[in-house]
Parts: sequence; C-alpha cells; structure tokens
Amino acid sequence: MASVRLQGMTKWYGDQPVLQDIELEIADGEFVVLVGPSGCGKSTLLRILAGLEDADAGLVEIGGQPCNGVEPARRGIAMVFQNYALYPHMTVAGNMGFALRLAGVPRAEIAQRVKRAAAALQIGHLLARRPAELSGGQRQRVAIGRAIVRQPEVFLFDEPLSNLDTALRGQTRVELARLHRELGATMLYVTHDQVEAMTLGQKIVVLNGGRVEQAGTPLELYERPVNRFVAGFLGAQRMNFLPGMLAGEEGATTHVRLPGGAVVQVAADATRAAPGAPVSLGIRPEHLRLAADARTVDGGATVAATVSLVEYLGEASIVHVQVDGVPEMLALKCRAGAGWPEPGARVALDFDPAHGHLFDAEGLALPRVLPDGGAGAPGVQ
Ligand SMILES: Nc1ncnc2c1ncn2[C@@H]1O[C@H](COP(=O)(O)OP(=O)(O)OP(=O)(O)O)[C@@H](O)[C@H]1O
Repeated sequence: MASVRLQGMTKWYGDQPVLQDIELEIADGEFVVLVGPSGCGKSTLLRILAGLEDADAGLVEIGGQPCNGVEPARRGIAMVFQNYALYPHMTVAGNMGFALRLAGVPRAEIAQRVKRAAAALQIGHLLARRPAELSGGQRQRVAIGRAIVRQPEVFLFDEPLSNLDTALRGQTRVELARLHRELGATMLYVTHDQVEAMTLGQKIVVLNGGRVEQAGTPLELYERPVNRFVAGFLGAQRMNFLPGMLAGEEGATTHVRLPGGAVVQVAADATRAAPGAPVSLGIRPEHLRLAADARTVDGGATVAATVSLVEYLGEASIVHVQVDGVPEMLALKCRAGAGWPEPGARVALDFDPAHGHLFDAEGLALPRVLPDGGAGAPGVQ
C-alpha cells in the first residue's frame, strides 16, 4: 500500500478554477473521506489522482513517487464509481478477473485472487452468476471485488453506495470498514452521506469551491469546526445559527445577547473580538433543549420561541421552532419518551454553554473552551 500527497494542486476548466492550491496528505493505510457540496471538485480530485485528468499545477505523489504524467494503469490505483459498469455477458468471476486477464496474469493466479476477494466480500457463492442475477448490493460488491483483485496501492471510491437503498447501504458500509481493516489499504472515499463520512473516515476533508476548508478526524471536525461552513456542513442534522452580539465575559465564559434580548453563556474565548461585535451562535439540534421550566418563557432570561412543526422519526422527533426576532427556523432533537410540544406552543430553549459554538463576522470560529479539552486537545483551541 502507499501514501498519497497532493501539493499545491490546481485545476482549471476554461476560465473556471475547479481546484485551488490543494494540500493533502494521506498516510499509508489511511481511510480518508472527501465531502463537500455538489460541484466543489471532489470527483475532479479523484480523477486527477487516478490519472484520468491532468492538474494544471502542483505535485501528485503516490507512494513517495511523483506521478504527474504517469498513465493511469501504471499508478497502482483502482477506482470504484457510483455507476459500476459490469459486463453483462460475463460471470461474476469473469468480471472480477477481467483486468487481470488483459494484463496477462496466469489463469491459476487469477482464480486464486478472485476467490480470495470474493470470500472477503462474502460473494463466493455468486461467482458463477451473471450481473442480471444479482441484487444491487451484490453488484456493487462485485465492482469493489474487481478493484481488490488488482491489488492496488490506493483505492479511490466515488460515491460507491449512493445507488443502494438505506439498509443495503448500511450493510455495505460496515463491510467496507471491515475490508479496510483486513486489507490495511489506503482509501480515498467521496460521499454525500454524513453517516458514511463520520463512521468510515479516519480523516475527513471538507472541500468547498475547490479549496480545502478543514481536514481532521471526525471528532475534531464535529467538536472544533474552524469556520461556519464546516460547522454547518457536517452533522446528520444541520447546525442551527443565531445572530448575536458579544455582551461581556466572565472567566472562560462569553455572554452573547440574542435578538429578543436574552443573554446566553457560551464556553468560548472571545478575547480577540471587541465587545459589542456581531457573532453567530451555533448549536447543533442534538444540543438544543426545551427548558425544563416553560413558565419563564415570556419575560424570563431564556430564549423564547414558538413551535412550527414536529417531525416524528421514531426514536426521536425533530422540533422546528421560530425564535422571537429570528427569521430562520431552528431545529432541536427530542428523544422519544421525553415528550414534545404541539405546533403553536410557546417554549423556552436552553443549551449547555459547553455545546455552543461562536463565529465572528467573517465566519471564523472563536476558540471553544471545553473542560476536558474536547477532541483530545488540552485547554483552549
Ligand atoms: N470536463 C469538464 N469540463 C468543464 N467543467 C467541468 C468538467 N468536469 C467538471 N466540471 C466542473 O467542475 C466543477 C467540479 O466538478 P466535480 O465533478 O469535480 O464536482 P463534485 O464535487 O464531484 O460534484 P458532485 O458532488 O455533484 O458529484 C463543477 O463546477 C463542474 O461543472
């Protein structure tokens, strides 16, 4: 297996910059997930690594060797796409071994490699079938098997599970994680699925407009997003943002005045911002609570809101509320059994100061002050 390094990688389509000065290091055997909004350049990055496109500037290294200009077949890379085109007239074994046959690998070795990959993917009993006789999930595993038998240095996955239904997706995701452990392979994986990103990635890279916004472990990105974009992008439910104004400090706690006049406390270090400066307060739906004492709603120091909509999800409900003086709706997640209010009800909102995120007017995060250092780092961010 091999490490991957991109240095200053830049790509233009006509006069449109698609990737700008990308710096990325993937360690040997690491599983890196690439996320970002549609059109931010994820597939282009994979295609450049695979040698299907050329970068306009920058260095691409695989296994410590520069590979700009090296043809795709000589890069030791296998790519698995969302639309896995299997040859319909060939069996599963034929499909999996096809590239090896073309490369002149002896028959006995092909059979052995196909058998081993099929066992790892639990499709050993399907080797004699044709693609039309397989389910979508099985076909996708054949496509992954076709990549495995080539024994690549690096696997590139471009939304490989997005055509599968939820159950199959979950199952195949678990299999991919297991496969990664077994093969110890270097993997770069593009997805739009938050659960895949958080569970598969040892490192997540967030791309936006062709630039890397942040790269780090799932926990680092969740606990310490460097800016509003990353904070709002990652997480099963989008982070809520409330406009506010810095209203003083007390030790490691910053006071923020919200529209409607309520002052809330956030465990953040706002020393680099001036008092009175505009900020946005970010709170994830899973950290926003209905205050226990709803009697203080009007006239109290709590954040008053009106319930607009309740979405029942089974194990929890998402309650959408409108905070007085804030046009955007906020979402909060209520566990089943906790009880949730009806649309139209007046409620008070509450959150633990340690779960608040503050962003300055430019959208940059103010350092969080977490008692245990959060994300494994001591003290302030
Ligand atoms: N061959 C091409 N010629 C011109 N522009 C292109 C070409 N391929 C991609 N683009 C543009 O480059 C940008 C990045 O595309 P890319 O496919 O890498 O995005 P992506 O992040 O993978 O998007 P998605 O999540 O929708 O798959 C887009 O604006 C796209 O329109």
